[in-house]
Amino acid sequence: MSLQSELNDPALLRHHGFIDGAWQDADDHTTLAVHDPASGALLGTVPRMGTAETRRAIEAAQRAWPAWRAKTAKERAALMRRWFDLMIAHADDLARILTAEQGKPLAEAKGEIVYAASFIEWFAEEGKRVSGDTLASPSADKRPIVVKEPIGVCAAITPWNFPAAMITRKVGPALAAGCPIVVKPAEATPFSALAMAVLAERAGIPAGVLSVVTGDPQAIGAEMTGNPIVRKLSFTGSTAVGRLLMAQSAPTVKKVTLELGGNAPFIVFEDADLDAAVAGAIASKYRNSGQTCVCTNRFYVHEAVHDAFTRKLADAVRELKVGLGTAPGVTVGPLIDAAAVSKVERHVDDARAKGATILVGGTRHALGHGFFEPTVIAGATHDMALASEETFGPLAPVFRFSNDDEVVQFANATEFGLAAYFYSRDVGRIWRIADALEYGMVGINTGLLSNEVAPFGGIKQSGLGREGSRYGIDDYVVIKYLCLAA
Ligand SMILES: NC(=O)C1=CN([C@@H]2O[C@H](COP(=O)(O)OP(=O)(O)OC[C@H]3O[C@@H](n4cnc5c(N)ncnc54)[C@H](OP(=O)(O)O)[C@@H]3O)[C@@H](O)[C@H]2O)C=CC1
Ligand SMILES: O=C(O)CCCC(=O)O
Repeated sequence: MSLQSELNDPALLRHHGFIDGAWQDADDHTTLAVHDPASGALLGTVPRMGTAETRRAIEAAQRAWPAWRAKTAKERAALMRRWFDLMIAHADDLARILTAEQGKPLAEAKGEIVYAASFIEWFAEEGKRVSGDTLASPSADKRPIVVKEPIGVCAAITPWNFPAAMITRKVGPALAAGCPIVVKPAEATPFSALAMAVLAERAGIPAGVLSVVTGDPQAIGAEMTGNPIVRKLSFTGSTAVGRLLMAQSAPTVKKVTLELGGNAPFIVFEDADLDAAVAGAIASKYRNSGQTCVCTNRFYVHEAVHDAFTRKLADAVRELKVGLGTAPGVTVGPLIDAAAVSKVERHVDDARAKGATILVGGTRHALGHGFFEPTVIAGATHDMALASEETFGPLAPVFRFSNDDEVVQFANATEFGLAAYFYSRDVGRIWRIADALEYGMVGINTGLLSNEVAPFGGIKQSGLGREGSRYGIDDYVVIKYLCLAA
């Protein structure tokens, strides 16, 4: 059965890019194939667009900008609210498309659609609260006034691990602030982006305000970063590509928001509620088969509870059900592609060769293709590749520690600084450790910290800026100072 025939609204599955309110092919009519990561089956194609199409989308955004910024925040919010309502009304179809191209279990995909829609709703409201200031004047004859204005045409480059939410977390604040935006989705997962664009069009978002350009990452990225019309670039993805885009944005001095890689530690202190810590560990590590930049990469467990925690974690991991995202009860789907599977395998092999013990999993799953067994290994050490590289897969390495100072040092010994987690019931320790961890986000007695009201983002080489929350709109406005003389 084709994906289209499974949808209540087959028109949501589009095979064209969306530029200036029109569904378009690539100029040279070339296409990119999109595959189901669970089976490798061809799902369909999208246009392989490049420089010229991206430039047209940017120029359309520039034309659309004056009318879009001239609307009141309330008028923009009404259109965005309609878009949000349509996303919720079509959540089942959007989730089905997402699972087909990304692999995550259907329930998790539906969760992502609701999460994605929440950014549209949240920022529609938040746009109404972008306010300036009147400052106290140092002289009697002048009134200093601060106004906030939309930054202008924005561009977004997004990853395959959250094909819906990483788009709305950027598009939501842009539209709310009064900025048009051009989006390049990951080539593995363009259909979710295009389906959301269908709904944005139906909601009445004007032509040019939101365009989706699919295709060649280098060409599209070069145009988005090089074109002086674009005033802001927002990127989620690997640190290597983030660095490159930041450098490419330098000649035109664009504002950049970067959500990059992580290497999240998850610390279990000796006073932790171990069952709660195991539940948090499962949520944090195996969500999206471990393919989330805030997924735990390293477990540090105090020696007094190490054996008990590790046993409970291994037992819980044995209960996970691996399979097709569409199969009932499945909790762990496939990884995105063969390279992702090879990376997990390399980390496991390297750890085994350096003395780690495989407690559960450790091999490719019998289902083949993108599937890897959820894995727990004990005896992890800092010379293993998994200690410094983001595995981005279902591998939980457990390290042992003996005191607070030591574990903070281990946790912070990385160039990344996105998310960290710890479990403790001691209030004094909670404050001390929360202060000491060099991370942008810290989950305390929880393994899940993302939602639309939270400022999502990292420090160090995990990125710049914050997305979501009331702070998330700041990157899409500029401050103008007016000096009014009497
Ligand atoms: N922070 C996060 O959420 C994510 C982190 N990662 C990390 O990165 C690793 C590699 O994943 P990968 O998908 O390769 O991540 P990338 O950083 O390569 O991909 C993210 C986005 O950037 C695009 N892109 C890639 N190269 C360029 C370029 N030169 N110019 C402009 N855009 C570009 C991709 O396009 P296209 O898909 O078309 O290649 C995609 O849209 C993962 O294993 C993980 O460790 C990955 C994804 C998300
Ligand atoms: O950057 C990512 O990996 C996606 C973030 C997922 C989340 O919002 O929790």
